[in-house]
Amino acid sequence: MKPIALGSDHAGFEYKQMLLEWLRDNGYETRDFGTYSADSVDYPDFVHPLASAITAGELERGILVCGSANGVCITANKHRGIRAAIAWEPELAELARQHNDANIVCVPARFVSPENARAIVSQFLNTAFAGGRHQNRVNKIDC
Ligand SMILES: O=C(CO)[C@H](O)[C@H](O)[C@H](O)COP(=O)(O)O
Repeated sequence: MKPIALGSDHAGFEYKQMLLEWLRDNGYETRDFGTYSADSVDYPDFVHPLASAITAGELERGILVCGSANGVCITANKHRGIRAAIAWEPELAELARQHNDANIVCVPARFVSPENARAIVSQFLNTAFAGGRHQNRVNKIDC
């Protein structure tokens, strides 16, 4: 698997740092797109470079974290070929992979525990796309 891309705004910074360390401890290569402190920032400044790296084929999977996950998800999905999904429990990450072939999971740091965030990311990284009827639907997403 290619390195996992991580990005956040200030609201997601601590969780991003925690996830980076946890992923590295578990043998994943990572690429950190920022932000790099808890100072207030604008999430699109970090989401657009990460999404562009995925659509360019440099990376395959991304993890984005902000307070509600809404801002990072909305921004990432502006990129053709990005399928970003918000998950606040592991089963949603599983379904986003199985049914939607999501390439980015968006974690709402202000609404999930660190333990749940790790479980969401683990599920996202370890679930395959189911294909079949879902492939037809995914093929119709981009317009
Ligand atoms: O984009 C968001 C909401 O749609 C994220 O939750 C942000 O992290 C949040 O808006 C940041 O809020 P703050 O009051 O500037 O910390």
